[in-house]
Amino acid sequence: METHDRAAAVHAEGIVKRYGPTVALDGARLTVRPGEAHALVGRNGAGKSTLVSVLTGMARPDAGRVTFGGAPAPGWGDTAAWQRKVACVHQKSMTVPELTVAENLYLGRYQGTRTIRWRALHTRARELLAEYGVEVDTAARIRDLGVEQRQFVEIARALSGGARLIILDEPTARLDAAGIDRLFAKLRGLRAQGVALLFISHHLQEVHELCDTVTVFRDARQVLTAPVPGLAKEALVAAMTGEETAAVRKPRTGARPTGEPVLRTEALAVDGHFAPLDLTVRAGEVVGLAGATAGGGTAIGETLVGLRTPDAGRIAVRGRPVRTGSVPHALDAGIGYVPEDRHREGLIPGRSVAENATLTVTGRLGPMGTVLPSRTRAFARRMIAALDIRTTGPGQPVSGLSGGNQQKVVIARALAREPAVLVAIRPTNGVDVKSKDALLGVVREVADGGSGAVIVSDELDDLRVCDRVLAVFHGRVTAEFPAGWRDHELVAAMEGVAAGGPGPGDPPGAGGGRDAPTGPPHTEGTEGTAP
Ligand SMILES: Nc1ncnc2c1ncn2[C@@H]1O[C@H](COP(=O)(O)OP(=O)(O)OP(=O)(O)O)[C@@H](O)[C@H]1O
Repeated sequence: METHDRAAAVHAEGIVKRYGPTVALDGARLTVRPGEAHALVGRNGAGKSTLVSVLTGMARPDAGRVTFGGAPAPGWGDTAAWQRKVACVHQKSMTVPELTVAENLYLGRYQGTRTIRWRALHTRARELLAEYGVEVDTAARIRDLGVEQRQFVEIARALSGGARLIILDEPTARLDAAGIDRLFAKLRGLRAQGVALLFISHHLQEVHELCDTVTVFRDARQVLTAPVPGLAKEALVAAMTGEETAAVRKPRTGARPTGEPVLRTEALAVDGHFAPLDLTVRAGEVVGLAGATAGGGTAIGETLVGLRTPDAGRIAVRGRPVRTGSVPHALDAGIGYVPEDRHREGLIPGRSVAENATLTVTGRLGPMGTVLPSRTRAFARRMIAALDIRTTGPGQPVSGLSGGNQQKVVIARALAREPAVLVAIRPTNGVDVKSKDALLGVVREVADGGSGAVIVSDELDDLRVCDRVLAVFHGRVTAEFPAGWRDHELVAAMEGVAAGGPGPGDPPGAGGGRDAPTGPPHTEGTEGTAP
């Protein structure tokens, strides 16, 4: 029915894909043109990743047609042919971590019995990377590279294989602001050469920055394709949710909670990661640690939950010392943990939503250490409703859930123990805009119920639920912002530009308009860092 699909880098129509009773795609369609940066957005479970699997030959659709440049897609199973058409940069890397950059670049291209000439291989790899402006040591193992470099290697590998369409599935999820800028600069350059991009993201801001066209999927179907310029965020969210008005979470502005301290650190430090930190989180309080992943906030969060052993300092929960460097002790002491990376630390794929949500509470749900399935399921049902988890029910294996919905199960699990303090590292990573709101609302409720919470993130939306935000830069708390901060002030502090936020006595937004405040760092009481 498309008259101009010959011009399309990729065209898909009538795509149907079922997983058992779940209809992941139901007559889906999409067209991406050469040189276009096309965003694909939608709520968790809308079918985005499934479409990516179909467009890359990883999943066989039950019905529908895919063409590249007007020609039918390669046959099912002809992996090499698919790779010449399309490449995908996944959130989870497709490169082999144990192999070097050069080996990964030519992976799969040396078949048969030909011997490999290593010196030539490295020379070719270096030339290839240089062609795409990627500065990476070809002898380095992939596992030793950062996310950003790994993605660039993947992109270079794809393009060198002849692909003219690159699919980026949440590529920015693990990059910091500077890394995102560099990735986008590279992608703009590729577009200018006529490469087509399909960009999947839950960050509508990024869609506006990078893309000229956006397609919205809802409930397994395409519901809107429109030019990005001039498209209001509200209209986009309305298309994603199918609701006219999207409720927007109001930033905190109220007085700072004054409950008993639930978490206290004294001179807590990890050499090379963060300087001695005195932190107090009170009952009813949500404290944000804002900054780039490498800035120290993540390391602080990981130390609080026992993943890292501090070189100095103490942690106490409700006045009782916690043995540091031990996850089980942290859990037992009442520190709940929402990890950043659900793939590595989160879930047991074959187990059900209910089992995963209650993995750490097996002693609590029934008498004598038994787990009563009825209670497990009741808790899971509550969480499915509260966090808006899209699933066929508590008994569904988590492997059948979309990425964002899996992340919600990770959060449910942390809440199952009713922690005294919840430590969440980038908790809304991969979660759609509406679910983000529900999820942060739950964190808020946990605090309002008398617990405390620490959110480590560089996402402003995550930090808006906080009663106060500490900017962490190069391992130090450089500024403290009470609720009511302005975006640009916090962003500047996270990037190490600003030295201080508005003091607690200042009206919200005080200091707004200053590009780089030069006042001394504001730290309160014992809070902050020692050298
Ligand atoms: N391997 C699978 N087995 C069973 N169901 C699946 C499988 N993969 C996906 N689904 C289901 O298909 C639907 C679409 O999932 P998909 O992963 O495509 O969503 P998505 O839009 O990419 O979501 P997210 O934003 O959370 O990544 C979901 O209901 C999901 O539960």
